[in-house]
Amino acid sequence: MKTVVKNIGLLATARGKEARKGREQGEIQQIAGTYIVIIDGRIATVGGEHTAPDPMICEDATIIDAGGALVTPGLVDAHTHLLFAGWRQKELALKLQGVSYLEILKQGGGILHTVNATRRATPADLVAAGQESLGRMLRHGTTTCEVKSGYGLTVEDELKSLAAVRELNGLQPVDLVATFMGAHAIPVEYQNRQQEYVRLVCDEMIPAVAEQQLAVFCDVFCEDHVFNLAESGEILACGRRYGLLPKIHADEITPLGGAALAGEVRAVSAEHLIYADDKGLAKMAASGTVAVLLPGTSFYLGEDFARARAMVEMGIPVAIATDFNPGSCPNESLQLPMNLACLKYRLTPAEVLTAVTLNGAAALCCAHDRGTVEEGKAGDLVIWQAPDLEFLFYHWGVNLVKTVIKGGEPVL
Ligand SMILES: N=CN[C@@H](CCC(=O)O)C(=O)O
Ligand SMILES: [Zn+2]
Repeated sequence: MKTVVKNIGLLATARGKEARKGREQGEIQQIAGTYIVIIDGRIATVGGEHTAPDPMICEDATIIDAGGALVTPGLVDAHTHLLFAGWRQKELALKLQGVSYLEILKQGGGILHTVNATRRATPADLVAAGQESLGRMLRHGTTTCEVKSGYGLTVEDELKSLAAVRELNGLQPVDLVATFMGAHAIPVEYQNRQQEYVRLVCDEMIPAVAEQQLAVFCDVFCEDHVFNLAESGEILACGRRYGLLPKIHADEITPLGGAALAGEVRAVSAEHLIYADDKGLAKMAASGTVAVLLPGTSFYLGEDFARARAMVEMGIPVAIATDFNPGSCPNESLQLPMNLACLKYRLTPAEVLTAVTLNGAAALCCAHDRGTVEEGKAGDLVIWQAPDLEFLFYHWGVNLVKTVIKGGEPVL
């Protein structure tokens, strides 16, 4: 199958097969007036400046006219908790009264509310809910996304959730990468028996997830009143022994030293990092760990914003993701986090583009395959209602996606 996207006003893309860091994070390619040929789902040709495709190439092809608009790679959302039942709109009132996120969790609400509903949900319920969210993501330009488990917290319910992710992957266009996150909270039945829960995660959940090949990564919520540094390290080491690569929710609310741990265990990525200190960040820079920053969560929880500029200067590859989940960031669109990354983190539009494409893909270990518009990569594109890259960061709060192309096929 052949697709030709012609009449592209401006193509903006990072380049390469690995995460871009430091100055290189902001070095993107911009080609004015070009076209792209996609054959069997892969990018076959990227035209030069002010060129049109040869009429011969267009024979037998599906032609998509970009109408002079901006085209970028499809967005890669490297951090979501999209598989759940149990929205938490009832907690809005508590939030407005000033009750904190961790306080709500300590009272048995928060993540634990969603755990109750997810345990009661059937696999079909979870798939249907996931499909709705993924439809919203696709309409906002996301073509690949990570999905964490972590609202089951029993062997059976974690496996049920990850099996639903596998099913969802075949049911709709967005490519899904699964992360096992049994260490997302201490379930009520294990309160005051935290070590026993860690044993359940390590001795039963991780081996079962690995055996059924249900996840690529293992993540842990390293936080006060959740999993401490030693427990987080133990869980990540166990995951690695079973072939699950480490990710870590680090220094989000409390500066516990999660960033340093990420560097020590050579985590693929560390997430949030709002209170990460320089020592921890230096360890991440040395280990090549991607910082997955979640400005939508800072915005929604009224937290500080992570020190993204400092991270770029320190040579840490920065990715930006939604953190879509029913509690701390109920929003599927990457466009608001992109705006926040520019306006609050002070990253340039080019740095943010790299963060939501190539570096997002690197956080999912698939930068060799997607995240840029280059020959051989996946034919995943977004055509925007925008004439140039700056426009995406200037005209905010509305959906600027015109068309999404997934594996060469227009899916929107
Ligand atoms: N911080 C922990 N986990 C999620 C929130 C999940 C929830 O509140 O349901 C996060 O990344 O923000
Ligand atoms: Zn998260």
